[in-house]
Amino acid sequence: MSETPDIKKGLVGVYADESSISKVMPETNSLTYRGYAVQDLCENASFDETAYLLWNGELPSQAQLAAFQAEEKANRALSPALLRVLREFPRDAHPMDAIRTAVSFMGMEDPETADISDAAQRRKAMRLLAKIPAAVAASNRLSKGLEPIAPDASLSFGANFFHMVFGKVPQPEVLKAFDVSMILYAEHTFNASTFTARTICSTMADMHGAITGAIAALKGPLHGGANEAVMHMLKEIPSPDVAEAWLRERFDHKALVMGFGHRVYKTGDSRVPTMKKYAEIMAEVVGDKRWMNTSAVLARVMLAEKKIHPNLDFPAGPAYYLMGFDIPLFTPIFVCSRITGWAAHVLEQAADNRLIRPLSFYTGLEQRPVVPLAQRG
Ligand SMILES: CC(=O)SCCNC(=O)CCNC(=O)[C@H](O)C(C)(C)COP(=O)(O)OP(=O)(O)OC[C@H]1O[C@@H](n2cnc3c(N)ncnc32)[C@H](O)[C@@H]1OP(=O)(O)O
Ligand SMILES: O=C([O-])CC(=O)C(=O)O
Repeated sequence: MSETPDIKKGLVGVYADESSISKVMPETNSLTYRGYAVQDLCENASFDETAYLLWNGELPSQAQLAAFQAEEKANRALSPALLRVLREFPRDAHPMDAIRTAVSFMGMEDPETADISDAAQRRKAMRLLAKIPAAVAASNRLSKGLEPIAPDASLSFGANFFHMVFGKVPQPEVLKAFDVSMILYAEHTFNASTFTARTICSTMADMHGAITGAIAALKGPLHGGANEAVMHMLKEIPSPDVAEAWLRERFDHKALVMGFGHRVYKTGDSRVPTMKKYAEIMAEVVGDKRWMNTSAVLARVMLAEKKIHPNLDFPAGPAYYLMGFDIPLFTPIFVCSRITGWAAHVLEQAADNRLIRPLSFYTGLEQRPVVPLAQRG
């Protein structure tokens, strides 16, 4: 057998390509999108502006933003065929499976599926940005025996999402916290789901195929699924006073603590302070400090005992819970945001494509002859 090559399991530390979309700087716990710090975007721009930025490289002028928003609003409605399909999904299907299947269906009915030119891929990305929240909200309502609520083009992106889920729009502080979470979730270099999207795109497959695969990758609890897992964990802990004991028992079982750790950030996730601030605002608005108090104990003990910091999913989970969303909707909400980053990467990959195809080092049996079935007994 040949000598074992230098295998980077999990592709740890491997630069797989160049990208000009975002930059993670673990040495300073910071993150920029197209050169703008995410915190700056959260305080001085909206999610729509961030989506425009990710896709076009620059923040929009007022006229460019108005045109972008008008196009998003015009594309929100789901087709009657998709609504019929959503009605047929099993009631207990996980919403991530529902949105993955809905996006795959959208690909079959999109008028430009097979056209992978840059212009067509951008139009498809816009249709996905507009329709994914409608499909997430509709499947959530159908799973509870409620009728879907049609999108309202007079409402902003975030307000329309609350309208489609709950039939009402919350107060401005809640909308702001939601918008901030959407900005923070929008993009994060070569994470597993984005890399999946780029790999699919590298075969010259279409936008909907790449996004369907990315959604499948995001669902896992080591990635986007962690925001749901965080809230299930917080709910398991009866009160903040017993949180430390609960966590120490988890250490005894060597169990993962969801919402902690990160492949790239080792001394803190750049997005956590901003998301934590808005989760705390949500706790004030709702008048329920239990989740943030429990979170504070877990973060303190994890740092002291394991030197592991929370990631974005840790404050995002309780923030979404305090906004009133069902826990299984948390990762689909992540999808509503990350479609912007995924699509930006698909466009970037396609613009300078090379098939993504690494090597594996074979450790199986040496070549041997096939014994015919009759002689195998
Ligand atoms: C939006 C996002 O996707 S952010 C990530 C969301 N995922 C989670 O919150 C799930 C929990 N976290 C984890 O499983 C991991 O930290 C990951 C998957 C995010 C990163 O994994 P890796 O980069 O492979 O980190 P790695 O596994 O090398 O961790 C180093 C050590 O810290 C430990 N560790 C890392 N995260 C955790 C955690 N959440 N709980 C307990 N221990 C942990 C590992 O067990 C490992 O210990 P060891 O050296 O004794 O084996
Ligand atoms: O970068 C990663 O590996 C995971 C992550 O935080 C993200 O996708 O937002």
